[in-house]
Amino acid sequence: MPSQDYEQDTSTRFGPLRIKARGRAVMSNPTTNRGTAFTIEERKALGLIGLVPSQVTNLENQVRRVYEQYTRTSTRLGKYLHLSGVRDRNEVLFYRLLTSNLEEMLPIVYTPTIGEAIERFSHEFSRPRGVFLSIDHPESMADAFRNFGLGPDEVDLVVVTDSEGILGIGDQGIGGIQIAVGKLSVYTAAAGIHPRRAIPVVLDVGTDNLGLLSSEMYLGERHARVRGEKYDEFLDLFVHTVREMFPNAMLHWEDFGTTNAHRMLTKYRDEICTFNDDIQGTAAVVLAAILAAVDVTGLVLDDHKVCVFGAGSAGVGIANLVRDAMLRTGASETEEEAYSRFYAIGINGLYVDDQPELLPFQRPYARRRAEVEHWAVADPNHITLEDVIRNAKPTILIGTSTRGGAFSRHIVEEMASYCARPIIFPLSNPTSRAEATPADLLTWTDGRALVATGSPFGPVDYDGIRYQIAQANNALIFPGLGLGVATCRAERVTEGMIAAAAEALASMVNAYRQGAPLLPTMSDLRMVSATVAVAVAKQAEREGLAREPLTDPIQQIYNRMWQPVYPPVEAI
Ligand SMILES: NC(=O)c1ccc[n+]([C@@H]2O[C@H](COP(=O)([O-])OP(=O)(O)OC[C@H]3O[C@@H](n4cnc5c(N)ncnc54)[C@H](O)[C@@H]3O)[C@@H](O)[C@H]2O)c1
Ligand SMILES: O=C(O)C[C@H](O)C(=O)O
Ligand SMILES: [Mg+2]
Repeated sequence: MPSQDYEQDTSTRFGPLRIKARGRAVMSNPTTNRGTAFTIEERKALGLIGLVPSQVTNLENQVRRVYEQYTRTSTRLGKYLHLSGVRDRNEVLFYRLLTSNLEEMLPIVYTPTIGEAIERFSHEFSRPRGVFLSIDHPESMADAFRNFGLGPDEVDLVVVTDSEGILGIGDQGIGGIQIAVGKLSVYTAAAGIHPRRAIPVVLDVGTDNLGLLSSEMYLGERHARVRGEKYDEFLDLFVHTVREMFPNAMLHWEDFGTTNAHRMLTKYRDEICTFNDDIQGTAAVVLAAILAAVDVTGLVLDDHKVCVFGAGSAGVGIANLVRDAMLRTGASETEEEAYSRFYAIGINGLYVDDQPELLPFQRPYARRRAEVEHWAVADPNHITLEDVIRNAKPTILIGTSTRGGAFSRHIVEEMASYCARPIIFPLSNPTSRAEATPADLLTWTDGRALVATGSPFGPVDYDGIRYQIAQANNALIFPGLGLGVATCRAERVTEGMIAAAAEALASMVNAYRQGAPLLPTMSDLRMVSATVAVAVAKQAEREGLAREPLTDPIQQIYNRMWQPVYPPVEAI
């Protein structure tokens, strides 16, 4: 983090690091520290002689050493803590290790291990990272950001959560800071967003998690979650403080609860440059996977009916983007026709228009009671997923319900009985929440299911074919989106930009071969993110929202991507 120890212009990729500190202070700051990789000249200039072992190494050698330590750590949480330790010591080394082993380490610094790190936050706490804002002290908000130390032109991104809907594990109180930290690791590793041009934030509005409230270790405010007017005022103060203090930053919302996620996005999307990852990022990645799968089915989007099981923030976000695609491609002529292709299910069953509990953003997906009256169901007041499958025969089944194992053998076999290539995406995270495993889905459908998941799953061997499982995680979208927005300094994030991101991702897929994944793999994340970034920036410019002209988009995007290498050092 910024300090009195050094100066660096972070707006260019390899700006020299001008170090003011001397001696041990150099090594206790993860930005200035490079351990044994300091050359003899640098050691002399920075007062490090005698403070490091004699051998001068280099970044590759350091990566080998920390990788060896990493592989010796046996638990996933242990690996997470090991990597956090590396990050706290040496920023470049951490990102070099991560980018060189992205596919292997993403499941550690991000989904699914991040879920464990969040749950264990108050127990494993060591060095805090990010900004903690308490609803009990709104007067301290601007101070908190000032203490973080970045100036108005030095921030591209603010990632914020209020922790109410962390992955599929619900209210995690103050521990939610780790999802913001995790998303930022992915922004940097995948899209080269400068690690010091982003701020992770948790809004500590209390928690309804009684386990946390009754734990003596818990580090957040000890009261129930604040809601209503006071919550809205706090959020308003937050949005306006960010806008004033960091006018160029994109505000990324993560893992808010269902009642607030869509509401906040609707409230602020036309006012500031903002994006909700669970709603829009997820929708873009899932649309890309659906388009790839639809191609494989040999049908057109028009021929499909979609069942969204768990139609909350992510589920309705996906439905909205697929609905728009249906309208754009002419699959549906009217909005009403497009809506009629969806069956949305929540905790109380299929959405029907006489259910008072539906939120405004869910209501357009409610079926008319008259329409489902003749269905054969056990309880008309709770029409289950099984009822929907049997009566409506959807061909695409999306799971964003947080309910692990909900796609049972019976349900999947029923779907496979009327549909040659059922498209089934169990998207809930972390792994334990996935609605089904790919191995089960492929076995139950005799290899016919077209599958994508939210958490990473290894390949499945079935009947002599190896099936690569696409990870339909918003990580394929948000880093590129953020990079595109930062490069052209977009004023807003529009639906057009989200659709452009989805199309760019879809264009990178060829899923015709049996067993091929429906999306690019995470090992291609840097290339994917750069491609998404170019598409997003071009779309922003097309919509007149780019404040920075795009003269040479590919070069501009590439120039912007920070690389984990030691920058030239000057002792000042
Ligand atoms: N793959 C991805 O990139 C991605 C992105 C966002 C969210 N997700 C996952 O999707 C899940 C939901 O996230 P969200 O942000 O939309 O949460 P949310 O709370 O807004 O939505 C969950 C919805 O599921 C419904 N639900 C809960 N239990 C159910 C049950 N037993 N039967 C039917 N419906 C049920 C709820 O009523 C709610 O509408 C989480 O597990 C999250 O990890 C995945
Ligand atoms: O964080 C993820 O892995 C994806 C998504 O944002 C989620 O909430 O599950
Ligand atoms: Mg999320």
